[in-house]
Amino acid sequence: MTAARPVRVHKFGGTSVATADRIRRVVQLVQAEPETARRVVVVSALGGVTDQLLGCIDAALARTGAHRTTIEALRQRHQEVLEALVLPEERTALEAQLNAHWQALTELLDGLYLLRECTPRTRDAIISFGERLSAPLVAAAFRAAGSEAIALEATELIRTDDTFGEANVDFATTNRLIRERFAAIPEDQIVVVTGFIGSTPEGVTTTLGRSGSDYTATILGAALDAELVVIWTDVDGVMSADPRLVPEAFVLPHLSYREAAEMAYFGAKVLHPRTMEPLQAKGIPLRIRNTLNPAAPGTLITAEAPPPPWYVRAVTAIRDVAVLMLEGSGMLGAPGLTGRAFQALAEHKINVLLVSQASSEQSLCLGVRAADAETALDVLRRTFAFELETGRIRRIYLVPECATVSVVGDRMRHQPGLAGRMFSALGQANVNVLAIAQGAAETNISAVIAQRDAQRAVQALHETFILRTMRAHLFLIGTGVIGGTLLDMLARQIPQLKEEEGLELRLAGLATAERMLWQPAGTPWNEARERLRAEGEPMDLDRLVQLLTTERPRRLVVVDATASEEVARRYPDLLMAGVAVVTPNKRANTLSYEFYRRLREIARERRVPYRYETTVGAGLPVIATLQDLLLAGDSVRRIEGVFSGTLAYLFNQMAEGVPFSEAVRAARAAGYTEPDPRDDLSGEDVARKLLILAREAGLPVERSDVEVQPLVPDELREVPLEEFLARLGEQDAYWRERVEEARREGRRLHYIGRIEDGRLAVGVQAIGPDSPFYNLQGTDNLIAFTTAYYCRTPLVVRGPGAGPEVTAAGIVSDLRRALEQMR
Ligand SMILES: NC(=O)c1ccc[n+]([C@@H]2O[C@H](COP(=O)([O-])OP(=O)(O)OC[C@H]3O[C@@H](n4cnc5c(N)ncnc54)[C@H](O)[C@@H]3O)[C@@H](O)[C@H]2O)c1
Ligand SMILES: N[C@@H](CCO)C(=O)O
Repeated sequence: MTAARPVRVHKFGGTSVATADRIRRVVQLVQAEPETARRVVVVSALGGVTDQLLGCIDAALARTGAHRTTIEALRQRHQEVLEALVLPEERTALEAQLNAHWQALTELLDGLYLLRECTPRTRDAIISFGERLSAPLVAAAFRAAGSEAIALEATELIRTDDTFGEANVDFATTNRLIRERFAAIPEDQIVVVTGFIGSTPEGVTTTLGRSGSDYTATILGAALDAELVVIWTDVDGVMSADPRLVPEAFVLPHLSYREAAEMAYFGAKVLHPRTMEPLQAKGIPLRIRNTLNPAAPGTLITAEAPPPPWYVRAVTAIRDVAVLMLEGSGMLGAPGLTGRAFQALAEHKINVLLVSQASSEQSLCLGVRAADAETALDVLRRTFAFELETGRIRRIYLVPECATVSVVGDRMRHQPGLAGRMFSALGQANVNVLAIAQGAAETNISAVIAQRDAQRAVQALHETFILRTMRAHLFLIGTGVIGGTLLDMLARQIPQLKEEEGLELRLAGLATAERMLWQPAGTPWNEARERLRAEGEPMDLDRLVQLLTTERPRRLVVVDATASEEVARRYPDLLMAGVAVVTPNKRANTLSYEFYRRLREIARERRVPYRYETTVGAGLPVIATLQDLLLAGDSVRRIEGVFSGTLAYLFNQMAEGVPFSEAVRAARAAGYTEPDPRDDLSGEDVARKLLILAREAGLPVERSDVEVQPLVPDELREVPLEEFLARLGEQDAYWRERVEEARREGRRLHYIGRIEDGRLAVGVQAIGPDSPFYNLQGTDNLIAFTTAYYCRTPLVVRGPGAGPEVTAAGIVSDLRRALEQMR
């Protein structure tokens, strides 16, 4: 006795067998499969036929007479296919077989026409003809192409109950019938089986409901212990998300049965969850393949699938959902209430997609299809009329135009933090969540959101969980020395960030004091300034803040590279709207202490990044160092330092004999000074830095608490900038003398700030060689923290404290940290 051949079941849907050409293709595809396997082919009706048969039923009931015309058109279509495909010697017999079907069909429809009534049983009988007509044609096409093939009607194989329209399979009998029938057929014969249909023990035809032909294929596969069931379709496989919503979605090579079922439940039109059931017990694999691209491997579905890189396999969405809300304190501890709601909806054949109930039991939230929403509302209001009247249920209402989004994956089980990632990704995408549901199986988490947010939500989740990339947006205010350098630096880094770290940072626009450009979809980094000039509109800060806060793209960071108080005052609006702020601008943190406190509070409460490391020491980690000390439980005793790159440079240059006015001009040309260099020379810039550090260290101090010794006399500080610069030479002699005087005493001048015992002071000091500040060079800052832990030797941060590159680099570092927080 030879060993039984392994069985492969191939299922082709209506579009795959819509025309003679397509049927030929089906024949080729199956013939290309290994002949060592027994080949079973399940077919649907020719594309569109089932719907036309349903149309015939309606036409007959409405007595339009159109059913006859449609039947004739269908007959002709099948006849054309027959003539194109079938061997001449088989034609007469096959025509006779099909004619018997057409006659039976016409009689049934005429009967409806007369009776004006169609029972579910008659409906099943009528629509079963689609498959009963297609299978013999496909089998004949195989024979014409040289393969041995026969057609079988599944009515003799699949035994069901009499739930017409969606009959339940009696697997014990069905398996026996299939095995017996196939045992009588030579194994090298291709067997073409009608999909979708079965019959009751009395021999009455039934149908298996939606995706019934897929089900037929898996029922046959299981009964015959198949090695594989192939569902041929017109897509390359199951995708990681709906490609219409997510262009980056890709075909998933491997899924588990459970994942495929979850995806089907949650909106992906993959396979009906029921389809996998017959295969599961035996672990028979199922593969989805594309008839139009048979070389593609498709998607393999098995009991276990190799895990995805990061827990989640796919993201799905159901659109056109409505949410029914039942609210009221009387719902607490009323056990039957939820049951009654479901029962009432079920009686009206309303399917509940999602359920969520807070443990306070004060509200129940049910997701239903939008088409069912009004009926569902009416049903619930009638069901709970008494409770509504007595106030046990306060109100029942509808939230229309919703969608559900879900993440699906077997590996999601027992993974703490996944739900958190999901909701923070939605939050970052500015998507509000109306309701949440997660089954105890933990293989999917769903959220109900507004329909208009669906695409944004699915993209955000796909990006977070599947692509593991991150798209973020930057809006730059200020394109001067620092902003301009930052733009150039980022333009260079962007390709690498994307390639190596999966970070796609887009420039959503930029603004200066004169113009603004809002391009949330992204503007090219290296053309940004030109675009601003060419396409920008006049700067309007109110409008800009409005755009940034209400129309913000996902993960938006505003970099404020101005020195403007007006801009700084808008940070609360930005942070409140979830827009991160990264800034080298010292203004915000040096307005009133109350303002500073509020900014930090909003940032903390909203969990939105607010970063300003470059406001002290430019790119040096000064604020981070202080924050780390405090985090470690340290307490600050003294902070002392040279905090100005410009002034360090100035004194170093003067020590070399360069006149004061010339050194200031050189500092300005090198981009060390503030936009208004009077801020440096008045000591104001250092006073601000000291104020920021004092506040960071916990002191609720104001600007007026800082004692400041200016470098230029009051009368010079008051004059316009041009005049100020022109008259700087007037100070040269004074400073030459002071530098000389210090040198004679073996000392050097530096501008030093100090916080100690709650006192803040900045001013010029003559320091000796024993001071750590004595050897500072160029624009070097040196900040020494004397603390409880660092009391004998202070912790020192030293390095260039001003300049476009170091500052821009510090901003990039803050930006990256902010984006990390926004993942
Ligand atoms: N130069 C440094 O080494 C250094 C170091 C740390 C911090 N910073 C800070 O960087 C910031 C920028 O300095 P810069 O030298 O690049 O200044 P800049 O004068 O070269 O450029 C300022 C930019 O801000 C824009 N701007 C001004 N007011 C505005 C408003 N109200 N609305 C919109 N845009 C406005 C201007 O049009 C310009 O594009 C300052 O706050 C400065 O303190 C500079
Ligand atoms: N003007 C500032 C820039 C850095 O904040 C300085 O010279 O230190």
